[in-house]
Amino acid sequence: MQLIDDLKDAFEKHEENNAFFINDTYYTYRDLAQGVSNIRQAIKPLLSEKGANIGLVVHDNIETYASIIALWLEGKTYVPLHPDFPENRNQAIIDQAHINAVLDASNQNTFQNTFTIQTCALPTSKINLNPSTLNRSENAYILFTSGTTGVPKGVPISFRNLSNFLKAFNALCQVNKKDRCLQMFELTFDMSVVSFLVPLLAGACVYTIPKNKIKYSFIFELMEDYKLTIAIMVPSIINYLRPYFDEIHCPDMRFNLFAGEALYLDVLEEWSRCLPHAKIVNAYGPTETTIICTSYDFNRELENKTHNGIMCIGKDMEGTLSIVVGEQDQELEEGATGELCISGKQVTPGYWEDPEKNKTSFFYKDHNGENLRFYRTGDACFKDANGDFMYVGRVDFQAKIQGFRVELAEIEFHSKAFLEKINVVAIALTNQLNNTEIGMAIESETIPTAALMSYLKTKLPHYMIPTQVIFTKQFPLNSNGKIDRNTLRTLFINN
Ligand SMILES: Nc1ncnc2c1ncn2[C@@H]1O[C@H](COP(=O)(O)OP(=O)(O)OP(=O)(O)O)[C@@H](O)[C@H]1O
Repeated sequence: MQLIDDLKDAFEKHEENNAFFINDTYYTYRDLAQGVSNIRQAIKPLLSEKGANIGLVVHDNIETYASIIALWLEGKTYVPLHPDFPENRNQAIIDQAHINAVLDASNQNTFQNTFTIQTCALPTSKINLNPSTLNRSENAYILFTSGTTGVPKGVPISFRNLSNFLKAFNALCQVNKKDRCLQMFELTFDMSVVSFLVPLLAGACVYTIPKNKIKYSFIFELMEDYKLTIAIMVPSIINYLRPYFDEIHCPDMRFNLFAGEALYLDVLEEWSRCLPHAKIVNAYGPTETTIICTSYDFNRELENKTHNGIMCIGKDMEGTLSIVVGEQDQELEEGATGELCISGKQVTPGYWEDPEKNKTSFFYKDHNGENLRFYRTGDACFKDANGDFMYVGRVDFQAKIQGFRVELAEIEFHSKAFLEKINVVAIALTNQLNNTEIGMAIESETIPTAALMSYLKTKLPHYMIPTQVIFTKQFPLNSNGKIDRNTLRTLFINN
């Protein structure tokens, strides 16, 4: 398996280099390889006949990363479980994925059938990075996601998907052994995979954010103090860093990629001054298409493409083909908004044991003489004359109000223009009469609401004017670091 061979090569070639900086400690590639071997030795007898999917309780320690690689070498699929997730959620994942072995690199023993790995330093085994050849699973990982829709579903990503992603990513940025790379994501979120795997394949060093330090200012301290060169982020983070923009200066940063949610050009322009030498990329992709599959380069000199202030998501990466479809999955003309559907080598083999969902989420369609399998993203997009995709919003965020189709992003766009640096989120609410109305959450203690509404009335039709407003000092974020719209919605209901 190419990916495993490449990892093995990197470990051997860069054994003296630092692989990780975790909780103020550096670990070399040799330390990591030793840890991987020890964990393999410990789990090998326990894993036989335990099935392909192994639960992994994710912690911020070297043992957890070593466990991922040990599982891959043993031909297993890791399924991340989060120690802070509610017990019944983890249990539901264990049941759904038929997990009968859980690896926990800590002293906790939370789940049945948990193998506790205390440390990867003991006992010391001979370093062995040769993959076992028996019963290899097709899948590298299965992520159970529930971000915006709230319904957990298992997304298996195969080694083939991952290898194709890595190839495509290489065209955006070639990481090398001198790079120092930020890894700020929970291992339950697929952005973590690109953040640790790409550096490890290149012999670079991965800097993780200790969980108790998820103060946003710590990220830039890490960037500055350790002169990080590569950072992969979700856009919400720069909103949090905004108060510090004047203090942040990271001339060593050479590549900064955003993905996971809409990126607003105005904030990005300000942020870009903190990283004067970095290539900045806005990438897009659902978990189902392996992390990211389209990308757009931010241009410091020329005008950047936006729609309602949201950065363009650009063109397909290598191996991906995306189309915009309307009714009956007809491909739409340039400029027409419809649902973005994606085919190619990065598309998941299908949801884990969910034939019903697979039937609705994937379809076959002829395209230029080829019968291709497409994934329905649920994202409303259009393609411009230049072949770039523009992100409009979630299909399910397109509210129907008094029969009119309303784009919530448009309300947010005009509100942000009026409020300048204050963040807002528009939400479609169902009132007691079962009618839809617009709620607006504002990330501030207070603002002149009447003036905002008067301004919006000059920009938007009457049915798009918010009828409920709430203020919150800081928007809640989900465990992936994205704005948690579901929690914001409950604030309206409880208001
Ligand atoms: N660059 C981007 N611009 C705008 N939106 C983006 C961008 N990148 C990702 N997204 C949004 O994030 C979604 C993918 O996120 P992810 O796969 O983590 O799932 P989710 O929608 O947050 O949660 P879930 O599918 O579990 O409900 C995309 O479908 C899109 O809506």
